Amino acid sequence: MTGLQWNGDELLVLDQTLLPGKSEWVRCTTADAVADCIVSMKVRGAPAIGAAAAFGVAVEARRLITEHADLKPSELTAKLKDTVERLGKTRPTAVNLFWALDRMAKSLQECTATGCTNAQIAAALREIAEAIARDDVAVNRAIGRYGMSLFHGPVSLLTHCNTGSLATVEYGTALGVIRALHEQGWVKQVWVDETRPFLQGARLTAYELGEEGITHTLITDSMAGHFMKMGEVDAVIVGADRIAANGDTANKIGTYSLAVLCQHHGIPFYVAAPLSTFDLQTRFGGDIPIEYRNEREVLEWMGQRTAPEGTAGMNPAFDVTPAELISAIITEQGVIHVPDRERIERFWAEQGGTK
Ligand SMILES: CSC[C@@H](O)[C@@H](O)C(=O)COP(=O)(O)O
Repeated sequence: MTGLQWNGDELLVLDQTLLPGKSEWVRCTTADAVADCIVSMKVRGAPAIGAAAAFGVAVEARRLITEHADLKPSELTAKLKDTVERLGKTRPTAVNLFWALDRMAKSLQECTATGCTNAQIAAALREIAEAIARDDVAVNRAIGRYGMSLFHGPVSLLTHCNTGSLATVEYGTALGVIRALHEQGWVKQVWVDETRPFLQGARLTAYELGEEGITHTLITDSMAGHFMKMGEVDAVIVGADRIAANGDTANKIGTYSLAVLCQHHGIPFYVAAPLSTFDLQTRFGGDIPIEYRNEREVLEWMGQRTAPEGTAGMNPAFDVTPAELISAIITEQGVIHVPDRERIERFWAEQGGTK
């Protein structure tokens, strides 16, 4: 399963707002179309947003060259830098978006330095976008393998939001670990938080697990503590949108409450994320920009108001879990146990550099 399809010229985005009821693909041949898909959450999930944005720059290069045959390479590059900036304004929290766009911007710089033709600029951008998408699949499978090493037999897991094939290019991060455990026959049960208010758990994770034949049960977010107390949850595993240098982790709203519940019940709390989700420039979680979405997502249900007229709503889309509540961060290069600033620095140094 995937929510992104690339055919060399255009990006097809599976409209995740319509799932699981309808499978409709949106054809994107401009950066504006891709930006709209990201803002409206037709594509969502940190790695998927990054890959989609990279393809957004690639399709825009093609469009500009096709529609403006007389464009000089310097003019094309200037327009594409604006495109990178525009795509960077779609969603603020997931750092994978900026990581992918930085790679596209660097390619534009290199093209300027080496005097590329328009065709060479477009080809370079396309190749990087394709590499980002290709690498994401390999990275997720590696996360799955490292995640497996934390378990020694059949387990019941609880997960939040959607971190699967739809949130990545394929396979998933936290859901990738669950997939790997399932391949080993080690998943007894997956408790799926519905993930208010956008219902990524109910609509997308339940759908993906169903497609894979993985035993799962949907619960409301507020039921998590109850099932932990009943001894029904062996571990919680979630994804991440941005991990600060000290290990504080931004992820879907509700993640922090789960981590607090895990600490109270002595249940391991795992974060699964690629290295592209680390933001070593951001020192603490408090400095991570949190997206606030329209209050209507909280005040309404399927377009119908549920709260009385005049009631105000707040809709932070993410919260930050302090590193001290995280048992381990699972990456494609290994597991960082009990993450803190020193352990994360050491881990990065072992990978041969900083980000
Ligand atoms: C592998 S996806 C990791 C995170 O991006 C995921 O947990 C999440 O919070 C997604 O939020 P969303 O608002 O649906 O983009």
